[in-house]
Amino acid sequence: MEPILSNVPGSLAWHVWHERHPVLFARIKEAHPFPPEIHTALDGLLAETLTPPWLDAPFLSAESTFYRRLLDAIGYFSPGPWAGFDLFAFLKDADLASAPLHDLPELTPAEHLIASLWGNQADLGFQLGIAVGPAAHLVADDTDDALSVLTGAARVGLVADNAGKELLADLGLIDFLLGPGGVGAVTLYLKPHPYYVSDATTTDLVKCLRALAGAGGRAAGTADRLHAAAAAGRLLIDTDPFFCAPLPFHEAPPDLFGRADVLIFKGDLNYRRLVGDNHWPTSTPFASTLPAFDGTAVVALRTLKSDVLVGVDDAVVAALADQGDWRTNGRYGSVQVFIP
Ligand SMILES: O=P(O)(O)OC[C@@]1(O)O[C@H](CO)[C@@H](O)[C@@H]1O
Repeated sequence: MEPILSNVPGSLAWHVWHERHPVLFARIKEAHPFPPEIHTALDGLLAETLTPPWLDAPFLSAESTFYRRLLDAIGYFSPGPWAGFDLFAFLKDADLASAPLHDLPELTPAEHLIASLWGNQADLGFQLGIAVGPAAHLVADDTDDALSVLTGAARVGLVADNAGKELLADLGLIDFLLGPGGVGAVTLYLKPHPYYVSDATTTDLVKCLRALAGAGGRAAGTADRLHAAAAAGRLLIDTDPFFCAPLPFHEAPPDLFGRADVLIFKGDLNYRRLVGDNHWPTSTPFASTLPAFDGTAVVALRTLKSDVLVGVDDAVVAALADQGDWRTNGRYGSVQVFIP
């Protein structure tokens, strides 16, 4: 199957390099007191990525490599004042600060799942280029299967996406899963370093837990239970370098996910890595695109923000034909499940 490249003017991938990244660079430069060398390195990286080797490469690997090079440009991995500095923290922190955590309503299991899905609209890289509209509907809805496979599992893994509001909703889902009669343990897979603007790191997790605790009420209860679950070895955190690798999950090390019964993949990039960032016909069965996870069930929760899409009925696609950019505008979502 042909991979998605970035060399087609008008495509989402083309838009990311030519329109989203210049806005991102301007905001990063404006937000930090960088020395001239870092400004020069950033300008050089932006110019370089608008040339053919980058645009002709598969979008998935090129974009992931770009985020690594962005960290290199500020000296993230070298000794110095910017070593280990999260250049996206100012955006992630503002998103977290705007989360409405007071008087949280009690959610049903299905509402926890759907909140985690639509939390994925809170992707700050995406919002740099396009206004996010109201959630409209799901193009594939395996919610019932997702709940039944999740509530019957002993060990669940959640491959997180964005920090802030999305991670807060994910923590609500994890708190529900670990609740009375629920799963034995959940592993939360986070990024080992800043990535794709708003992807969640361990620092972002701690910030979310502090925000929940500080909000009191139901939010603080969630924070308390998750702290207790971590202390009891029932909430585990993993930041394997593979989560920032420019590769699909088909090329993951065999032991990446340990012995999970169910893996939840959050968001658009994880979906691209899960099914392969290819020009799939939309009717391609979801199960046929997945890596072999050796008996593990898969739940993919995603808002549609890039071209790749599988497992959707032709009638659904036909009904959306007059919606223009429905596959990339973030207003549509999917819950897709594979049960081995
Ligand atoms: O994984 P997420 O946060 O849901 O989305 C990441 C994203 O904004 O970045 C890529 C383009 O830059 C696309 O995969 C998608 O639109």
